[in-house]
Amino acid sequence: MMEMVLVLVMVWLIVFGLLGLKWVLKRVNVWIYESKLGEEIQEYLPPGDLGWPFIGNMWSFLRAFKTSDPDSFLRTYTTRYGHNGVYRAHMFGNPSVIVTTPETCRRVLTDDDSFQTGWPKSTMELIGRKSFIGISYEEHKRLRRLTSAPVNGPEALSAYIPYIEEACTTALEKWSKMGEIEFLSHVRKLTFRIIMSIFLSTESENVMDALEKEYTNLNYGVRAMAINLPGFAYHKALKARKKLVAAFQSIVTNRRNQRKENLSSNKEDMLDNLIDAKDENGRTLEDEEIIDVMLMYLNAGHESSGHTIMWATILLQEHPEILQKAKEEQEWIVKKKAPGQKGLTLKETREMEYLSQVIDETLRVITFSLTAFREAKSDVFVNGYIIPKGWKVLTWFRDVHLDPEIYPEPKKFDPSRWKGYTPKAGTFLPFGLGSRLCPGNDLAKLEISIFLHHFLLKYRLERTNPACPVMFLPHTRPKDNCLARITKTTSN
Ligand code: HEM
Repeated sequence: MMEMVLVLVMVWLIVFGLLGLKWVLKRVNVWIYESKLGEEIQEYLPPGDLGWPFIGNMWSFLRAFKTSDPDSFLRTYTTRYGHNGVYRAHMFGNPSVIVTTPETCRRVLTDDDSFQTGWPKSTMELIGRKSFIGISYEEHKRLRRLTSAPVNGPEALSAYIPYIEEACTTALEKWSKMGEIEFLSHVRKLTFRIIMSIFLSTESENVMDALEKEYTNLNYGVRAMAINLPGFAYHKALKARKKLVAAFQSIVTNRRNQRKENLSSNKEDMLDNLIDAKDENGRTLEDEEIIDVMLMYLNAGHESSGHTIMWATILLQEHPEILQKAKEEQEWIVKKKAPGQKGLTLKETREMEYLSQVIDETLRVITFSLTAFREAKSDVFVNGYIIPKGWKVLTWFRDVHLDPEIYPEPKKFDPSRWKGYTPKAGTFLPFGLGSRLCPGNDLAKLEISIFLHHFLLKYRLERTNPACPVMFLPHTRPKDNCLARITKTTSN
């Protein structure tokens, strides 16, 4: 009897102890981050909680994004707190507010007086302190001005078309002879080749393959927990950054030497632009600055377009009637070419109305950039709640794009929803908004259009595992990287 009582007491103590421990642990982040805010601010904090010490809410985020239902992460907030569109959480090592509606995302992305860029420190270590995500407002404005037109201006885009076409047709032809391939890995190499040519006029196969591999490792670390220990993705990513920096340093040093000896080619690329850039006081950029800007551009400029090309191809192939309509449009583009005209023109790519709807729908359904990061510069009221100074803000694009109120049957791939439809402000954000709107958006659409033009005219995709599960981190992709064969539909 006595023993029974003792066991019961022990069990009771253990249960009580565990509950007490949970109660204490759940309050650690509250004590650290919320108690110092003052009562008035605390009263207006958005609903939510700051999770566990150190990991915050990352465990729920990673768990949800490792299932087939990543949206279950935010659903727990909407179920518990309603559709306020503003929730507090502890994400990527910081007290944060997640905003999920067109209005709140738009407000955060366009209000530069109240918000600045706010990528987690771990991301900054990987992408670079001197890249766009680490520099001052003024410096960012200057470097954007300097780099935007040579990437995205109509003149530049027209000049890139022959190279992009050549790269796409050569790649498709080569893949069609290779049997089964990892389609995503090959498309990434293709988009990397294109961005390398724009930035560095380089085409060395070996250099490109080696750099692209390091970028893959870098990106796995960007959305992972920042644990710098062997075996963890972040540790591997830091090592990849070191290798990339060393490779770019030798490229910059070589170019400077070639320029000194007048040995560089006549063709100006982005590296020349960056070396030549001077501010109003005549200050030029140091190697470290050039390297971080290039490292960022080359990363942003190939991962996203590579994934989008893959998804657009998969989605077209999965919807024969949409594929047929897109193909007919491309045949029409070819048919109306002037005699003797070989390549595509910028005007023709802008006449691909249906293809543009296919691409927009792909960007919406897949939402390559799940979220952007900002930081509140002061205590800011959004939707009736306060975002405290210094807290991060995550604009959750995925939720906006999959909102059934905005896009009925949101998971359905339906390019025709874009016919004659102009999205309301903040409802379509694949490229972000405001002063940090993607500076490569037109280039990306151009690359994707040119690839699909040639794909639709001559090829088809046969996936090895069409029902392969999808992974959502670091970016949405089939687990097998889209194992497939590219085959010809015509013999010419
Ligand atoms: C489908 C393709 C692409 C998608 C979905 C995409 C998406 C985005 C998004 C959402 C942002 C905004 C991030 C923020 O607000 O913090 C962004 C920024 C950026 N993108 Fe893209 N992008 C694509 C292609 C490209 C290409 C081709 C380039 C390079 C030529 C590029 C270069 C950049 C750069 C440098 C930034 C940082 C801008 C800044 O901070 O001012 N992107 N991109």
